Amino acid sequence: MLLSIPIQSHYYERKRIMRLFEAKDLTKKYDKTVLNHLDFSIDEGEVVGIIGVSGCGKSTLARLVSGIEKPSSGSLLYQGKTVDFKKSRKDIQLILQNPIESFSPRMKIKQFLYEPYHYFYHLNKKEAMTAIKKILEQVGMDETCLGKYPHELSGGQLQRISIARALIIQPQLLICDEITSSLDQVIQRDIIELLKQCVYKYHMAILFVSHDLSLVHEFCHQVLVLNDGKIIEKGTIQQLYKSENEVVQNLLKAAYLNG
Ligand SMILES: Nc1ncnc2c1ncn2[C@@H]1O[C@H](COP(=O)(O)OP(=O)(O)OP(=O)(O)O)[C@@H](O)[C@H]1O
Repeated sequence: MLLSIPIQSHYYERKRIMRLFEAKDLTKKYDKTVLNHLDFSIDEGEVVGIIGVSGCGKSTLARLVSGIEKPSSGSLLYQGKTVDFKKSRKDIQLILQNPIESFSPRMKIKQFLYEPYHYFYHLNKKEAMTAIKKILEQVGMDETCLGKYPHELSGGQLQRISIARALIIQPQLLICDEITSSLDQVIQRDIIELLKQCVYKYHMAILFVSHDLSLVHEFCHQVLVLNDGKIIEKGTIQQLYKSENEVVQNLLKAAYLNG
C-alpha cells in the first residue's frame, strides 16, 4: 500500500438511492476494440469518476453514454429501459473539455441560454431573461456576457456558461469529459463546487471523466478504472488505494507525484 493524495476528501451526503443508468456488456470497436464488454451503473445523485491512462477509452465511453455515438454491441439502460437518446435529450447532457465546441460561433450567449428555456419549458424571452440572470449569478457571471459571442469569452467563462445551461436543463445525468483540464486551479475548484451544488440541490448524477485524481478524490462517490478497454477496478477512491492491481497503483502514484 499506497500513497494517498494530499487533499481533504469531503463526501457530501446522497439522499436516496435509485438506479438511474446502466451499461451492460458494452463494446465499442473502431479498427480495434476500444471498449470491451463493460458493465457499470450510475445511481441517482451519484458522482462516478472515470480514470485511466491516455487512450484507454474514457472519451469514447463519454460519447456512448451521451448518445453521440452508438455502441458496437451491448445495451444502455435509463431508468431500467433501453435509452432513447432523442426522448432523453433533457435527461442526459454532455459537457466537453473544450467548451467552445458546444457553442455556435454566430450565436450570442443570450440565445445559447434562452434556447433550453424555449425548447424544454416554452418560456417567452422576458420570462426566460429573469431566470437566466439568476442562473448567471449562480455560476459567478454577470449580465454583460449575454450580448457577447463565444469567442469573446475565456475558456473558464465559457465552461461556466456551459454549466449554466446544464443548470437550466437540469438533466438527471450530466457527463463531464475533462471539463476542468484547461482551466486554472481556482476556476477548477469553483466549477467543482458548482457541480457539487447540482448534485446536492437537484440530485443530479454525474459521470466525471478526469485525469486529475485529486479532483476525482474530492468529488466522486465511486471510481471506475479503465485500462485496455476494460474496467479493471471499481470502488471508492479509498478502496482503490488498497488495490493490488499494478496499473491502479501506478495511476495513483503518478497522480501523487504530479500533485
Ligand atoms: N472515431 C474514432 N475512430 C477510430 N479510433 C478512435 C476514434 N475515437 C477514438 N479512437 C481510438 O480509441 C482509443 C481511445 O480513445 P479515447 O479518446 O476514448 O481515449 P481517452 O482515454 O479519452 O484518451 P485521452 O485521455 O488522451 O483523452 C484511442 O486509441 C483512439 O485513437
